Amino acid sequence: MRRIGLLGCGNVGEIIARKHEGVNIIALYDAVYDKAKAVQDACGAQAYESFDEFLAQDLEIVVEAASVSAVQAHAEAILLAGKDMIILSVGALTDDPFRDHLKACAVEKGKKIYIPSGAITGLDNLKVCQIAEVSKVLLRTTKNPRSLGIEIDKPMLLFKGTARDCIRQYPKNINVAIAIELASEHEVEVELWADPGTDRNTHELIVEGEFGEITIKVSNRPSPENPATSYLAALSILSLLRNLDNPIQIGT
Ligand SMILES: NC(=O)C1=CN([C@@H]2O[C@H](COP(=O)(O)OP(=O)(O)OC[C@H]3O[C@@H](n4cnc5c(N)ncnc54)[C@H](OP(=O)(O)O)[C@@H]3O)[C@@H](O)[C@H]2O)C=CC1
Ligand SMILES: O=C([O-])CC(=O)C(=O)O
Repeated sequence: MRRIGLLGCGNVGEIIARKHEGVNIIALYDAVYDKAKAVQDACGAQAYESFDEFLAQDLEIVVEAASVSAVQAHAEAILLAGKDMIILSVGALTDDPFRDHLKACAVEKGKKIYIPSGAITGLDNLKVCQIAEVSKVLLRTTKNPRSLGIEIDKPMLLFKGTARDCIRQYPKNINVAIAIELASEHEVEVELWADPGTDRNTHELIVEGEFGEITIKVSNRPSPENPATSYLAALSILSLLRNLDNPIQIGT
């Protein structure tokens, strides 16, 4: 079984630790040691107080479910240590030189960087946008204000602009837009709405191109422990881990 380390033991990390199957989680690291310890108690993997000690373990894959800044701080070292990496805080990869550098590190060590579909669906076939003519890629995201850390009493458009600008302002809420940008290799327009009347994290994706029009709407249940993060995001990592060694690869 693949040996996994979890970087980030908050909401998603804890769900992965509790629900994983077909892989062996052996090491845990979180900026808050007590969170890693709590997950240790739940799944039996070893929690480490030092990142270097965590990385020194015999891991094949590090699953990042921490933050954009955690990817910026640790991804290079993880890849150069010869581990594959699953990156959920994909907003870190908006920085082109940083992404190119991580790619070069992965190539040098013969390793892979996996970007899970996270809180959306349809990412697989969006890769056709890399080869097709595309006139529009729009993501309209709506969350309850509490997911965005604000209080308002009526729906409000918080942001309209590029995915790259949006992730800078909302690094915990719009990683999906960057996953769409990386899959499509096309600039993504984002509208981010706060709506006190919704209990879902909704992502509406509208794509127009030579193939026709795509509309995808995902109405996600927020995670109980972190309403900013859709529960689907944790499931997407669990299913990625489950299918890693499947010789039949489904989806583009
Ligand atoms: N791609 C996608 O579709 C999605 C991506 N995400 C992203 O996934 C990540 C995990 O989400 P979730 O589990 O809900 O978040 P949580 O905040 O619940 O958990 C993240 C944990 O990682 C810790 N952490 C943050 N930075 C570091 C670091 N530099 N080193 C070690 N640990 C660190 C946090 O500590 P502390 O609390 O002290 O910050 C926290 O304990 C987030 O970045 C989120 O934005 C979420 C949903 C969808
Ligand atoms: O979980 C979600 O719905 C989206 C999210 O937080 C992100 O993309 O960062």
